[in-house]
Amino acid sequence: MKIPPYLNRDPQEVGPQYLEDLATGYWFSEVLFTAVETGIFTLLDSGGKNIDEIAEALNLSRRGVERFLHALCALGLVIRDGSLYFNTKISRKYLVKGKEDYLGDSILWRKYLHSYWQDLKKCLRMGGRVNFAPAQEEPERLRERIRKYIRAMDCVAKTKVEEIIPLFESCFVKGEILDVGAGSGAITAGFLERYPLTRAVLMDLPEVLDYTRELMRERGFGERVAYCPANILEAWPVGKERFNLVILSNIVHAYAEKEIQFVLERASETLKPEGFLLIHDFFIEHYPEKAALFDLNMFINTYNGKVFSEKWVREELHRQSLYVTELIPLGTDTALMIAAKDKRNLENLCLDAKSRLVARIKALGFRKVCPVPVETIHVPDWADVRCRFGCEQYGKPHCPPNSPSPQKTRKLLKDYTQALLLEGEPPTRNFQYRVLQAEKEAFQAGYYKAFAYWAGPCSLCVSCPPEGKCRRTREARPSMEGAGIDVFETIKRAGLSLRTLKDRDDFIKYFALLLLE
Ligand SMILES: C[S@@+](CC[C@H](N)C(=O)[O-])C[C@H]1O[C@@H](n2cnc3c(N)ncnc32)[C@H](O)[C@@H]1O
Repeated sequence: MKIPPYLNRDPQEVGPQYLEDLATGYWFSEVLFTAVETGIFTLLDSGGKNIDEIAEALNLSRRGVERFLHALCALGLVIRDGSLYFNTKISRKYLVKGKEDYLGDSILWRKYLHSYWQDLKKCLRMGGRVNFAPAQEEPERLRERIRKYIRAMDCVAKTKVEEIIPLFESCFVKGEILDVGAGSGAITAGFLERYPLTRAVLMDLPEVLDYTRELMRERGFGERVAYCPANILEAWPVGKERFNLVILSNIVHAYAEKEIQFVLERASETLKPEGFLLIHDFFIEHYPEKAALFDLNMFINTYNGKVFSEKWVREELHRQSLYVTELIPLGTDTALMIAAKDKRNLENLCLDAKSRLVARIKALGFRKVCPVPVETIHVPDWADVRCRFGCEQYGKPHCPPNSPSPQKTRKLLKDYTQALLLEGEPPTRNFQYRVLQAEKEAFQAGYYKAFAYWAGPCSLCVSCPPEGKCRRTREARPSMEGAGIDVFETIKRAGLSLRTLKDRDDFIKYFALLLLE
């Protein structure tokens, strides 16, 4: 299946197709919303069906179903075998109602928000939200709306908690957990299941907790959970220094600076000296496109919610005298920060050194940091010939023939097993300084053989001394291409994109290679 280019490609590279795909983005959503609403995946869970059977069971026209199935096949949600249609792996796991991993509630919540998004222009004009729940909403309608919302949050939290728990694998989590704005309690439920000696207090608005109670009972955790109906923006009715783990999952984006400062202060107060504060949220630095759109979602749908930068949250946590991990990216659109009063506690977390290093290097300002096996680095015999013939910098102190030859590079790579490709942009000198910082970060993280190849001739000085001897041998590094590396092929093998420039004002990408051991 072809992924829409805007999802994983550089807009400047894709050109008009990028805009067309943005403009028709809602076609994708509408197909998914409609498919979930009709229950087609739940129907197909019992086995393959033909068009007539599907049309009859879902009370749809045969003509419509035929066209719709064609689209579902194209999007990889259904597969056809002869006259029969089946669920694919992803729809079987996530789109069949009643299954544990069902995501339909969260998908339909996105549909519910769709009409509010259509007021974006009005919101921009008014400087904020224009739609509000009726002041006197009927209790039954309010109850249903809350349930729908909590079920949607539950879908998301269930997928996230599976990624979160392993980080705590080497710390024995015991004692009490406080889940602030707990929603369905799914994040806490993951910890309760993994750590049988823990108990939890779930704090949320009273009308939400009615439903949370039901869900936690269904999960079999009724006995180990207490409920704390409270407004998290007012005094917290729980003891100070009481909890081993305080969870703020998708809470930080719910309000603006002043409120979140208050929440972080209270969270820190309730934490035991040996405890952890877990923050799970969208962060501008982690997935910039999604974070920016989620921020708009908050602008449209909340009083003053917003997506924060990791930097801001980190500074606030430091103000509470907490130590904080790097931003820990999840495989999905959100990330974590874990804080503690005792620095040594953070060292017990299971954050592998490489993931931490990748996060730190990304924070230096690289667009992408991509771990690659050393075997994917392609060093043919031709690459440095392009430097010898066709580049006015040939002969500079760190360019061919003064840079490592392809033979030397191939040999040198045998001493390494890991590498990172760093993607950045001009100006060249800034990029090269950043690469040096990345190499230093790696060295300080214990990769004592860390060695970087950057892009282009060395630009640290305005010009090399006339006698040809480098003034900055400590910092100057060879470029990838100057050391015989086929940059295009290596980038391609890593699943990244790079193409030759067509015009002078074409968008330029720089790549560097950081060898680690
Ligand atoms: C986006 S949901 C996150 C739920 C849960 N933590 C999760 O990750 O699935 C936000 C939760 O915070 C709760 N919440 C928001 N503002 C609150 C407030 N002022 N006091 C108490 N709870 C609040 C909401 O009721 C909702 O359950």
